[in-house]
Order: sequence, then C-alpha cells, then structure tokens
Amino acid sequence: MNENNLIEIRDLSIEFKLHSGTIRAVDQVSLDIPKGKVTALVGESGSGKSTLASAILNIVSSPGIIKNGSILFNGEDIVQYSANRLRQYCWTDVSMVFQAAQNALNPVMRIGDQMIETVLAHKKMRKEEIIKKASQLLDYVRLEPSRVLKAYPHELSGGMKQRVMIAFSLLLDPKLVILDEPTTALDVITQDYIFDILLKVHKEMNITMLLLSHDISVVAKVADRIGVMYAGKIVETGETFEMFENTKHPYTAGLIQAAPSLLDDVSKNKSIRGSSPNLLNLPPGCAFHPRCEFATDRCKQEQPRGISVGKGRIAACHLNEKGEMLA
Ligand SMILES: Nc1ncnc2c1ncn2[C@@H]1O[C@H](COP(=O)(O)OP(=O)(O)OP(=O)(O)O)[C@@H](O)[C@H]1O
Repeated sequence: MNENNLIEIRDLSIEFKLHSGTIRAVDQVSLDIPKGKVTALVGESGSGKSTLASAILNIVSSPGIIKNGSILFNGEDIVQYSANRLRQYCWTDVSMVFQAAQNALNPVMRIGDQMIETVLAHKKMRKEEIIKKASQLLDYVRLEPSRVLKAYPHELSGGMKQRVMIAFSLLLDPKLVILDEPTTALDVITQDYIFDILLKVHKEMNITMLLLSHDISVVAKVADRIGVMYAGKIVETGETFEMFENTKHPYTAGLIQAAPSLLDDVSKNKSIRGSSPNLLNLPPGCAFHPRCEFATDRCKQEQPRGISVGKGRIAACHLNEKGEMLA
C-alpha cells in the first residue's frame, strides 16, 4: 500500500440482486483516498457514490453484496474484517455523515444525550468527558454548546443540524470523514458556511475527507481531487484544477457545463442530454455513449478501459487513445 494513501480501493464490484434482475451499482472501481486531502466523488443520482462510500465502512445495505475487490486501510482489507474489528473501525477510524443525516437525529432526545449515546456505543468514557469533548466540537463548528447540547433537533435550523452532524462525525477522532451530499437542501449562503467549516476541520484537525455530491462546481471549491462516477464506474479522476482545465471525459465536461454556479451567464448552462442509464439494462460498449456527442461506432461496442492521461489522471474514454479528446 502506498504510504501517502489512507484508503486504497481495488477492483471493487457491488451487486444488488433484485426481482427484476441484478444490478452492479459499483463496477470494478479502483480509487485512492490520499491522506490529509479532500477527495470528492461526483456523478448524477444513481451513479453509485453512496454505495461505494458505504463499502468503505463495510455497511453495504441489503440486498447489496461486495462481489469482489478489496478496500485497504493501514494495509488491512476491511472487506475481510471480523464483526468485532469492524465495530472498532466504524466511527473511530472512519465516520460518515449520511445524506439528509439531519433527519436521522432522534426527535425526542436532546442533542447532548444523543452525543453521549453515540460515544458510549463505541467506547467506555465518563459522561463529563464526553460532554467536554462534545462542547469543544460544537464550539469548533461555530455552535453555542450550552444551548445546543440541551436542544431538541426541532429547535435547530437545517444548517445548525448539519453542523451538529459534523460534530457527531468527529466525536471519536476518526482519520477519515465521509460526507454524503453535505449541503443539499441548504441555501447557497448556508452551503458556503458549511464548506468553510469543513475546510477548517480538514486543515486544523488534519482530517482526510471524502465528499459525495452530484454538483461538481460545489465540491470543486474544497476538493483537492475529484473522481467522476457514471453507471457504477469511475470514468475520470485527477486533481481538481486539472480536471477543469484539461477535461478528459465528455461526461465530466457535461457536468461542468451543467454546473450553474461556475458560469456568470446562466443562459449558457447546458444540461447533459438524455437521462441516467437504467443499471438493469445498460447499453453495450461505453455506458455513456447514447448521451455523448462524440460517440463513434467503437464506443457503441467496446467498453473503454481507464488509461493514464497525465500525472495522477485516469480517464476511461476511447477518444483519449487517439489524442482526440476535448481541448
Ligand atoms: N438497498 C438497495 N436496494 C436496491 N438497489 C439499491 C440499493 N441501494 C442502492 N441501490 C441501487 O444502486 C444504484 C446506485 O445507487 P447509489 O445510491 O449508490 O447512487 P448515488 O450516486 O449515491 O445516488 P444518490 O445521490 O441519489 O444516492 C442505484 O441504481 C440504486 O437504485
């Protein structure tokens, strides 16, 4: 395992057996999550981001199963972890703030009691110590601890609840925090505020982060690296700046063009034609070809492999092999 990486995912496939057939929500994915960096996974709804992230905690929801592949953490494959080892690993090594996690707060329990309960579920610690730690973290995410610890969830705004969830995710000093759509459903000003806090946590507490989002422009503000997912596959990865400056996959280019906040003139926003593919009935060849304006006959027949397209850059598009890719 490369010592600069906290997590190395190799050749990971996750399947859901449904009545109507089997879908591969994650298809032969390899991805590095470098230590001390912010990595973002972007792609439309249903592309497999949450399923991939849940595998990093080894909590793929039923009926999903990890079909093959490995996820290395400190040189150990977490796919092979025993239930006991997994209990230590989840929250203490890696924690996750789920999509719409604010709604997961128990409505009839005070925030402080919920924080105590979370810590005690994972380790022995005196209640006063937990409250001290929780207060520090709430203060850190710019909330007033004395008020918030005593509050019930309905007494807090959406942005405050999201900050509470960030504090929750830090309670056991994890090395990696995964945040699934951390700012969806929040207004733009609150989104920026949450990202400010996330950057502060990342830099000052030296926490590695994995952000999941459908909006490439939102994560570009904070991510060092981006992985773009389409139909369960990673179709392009690279440093954020490079991905925007020198895009190597038409789907990434489409996501960038569709991103409203990057363009001054909103009339130039161009959504990607067509809709996300049905994983039960994927087209042959490149899964993106029916929506791709550059698709050739080869794209309709042959799946592109991920190839190196620069330092730390991988893209899975036939156009790159002939150097024809987008300028
Ligand atoms: N528990 C489940 N049962 C059946 N299918 C599932 C389950 N969880 C995910 N899937 C399927 O796996 C595919 C990928 O879903 P996933 O939630 O990982 O995508 P996503 O990119 O995170 O999208 P979103 O942001 O909407 O959650 C989808 O087709 C979804 O229907």
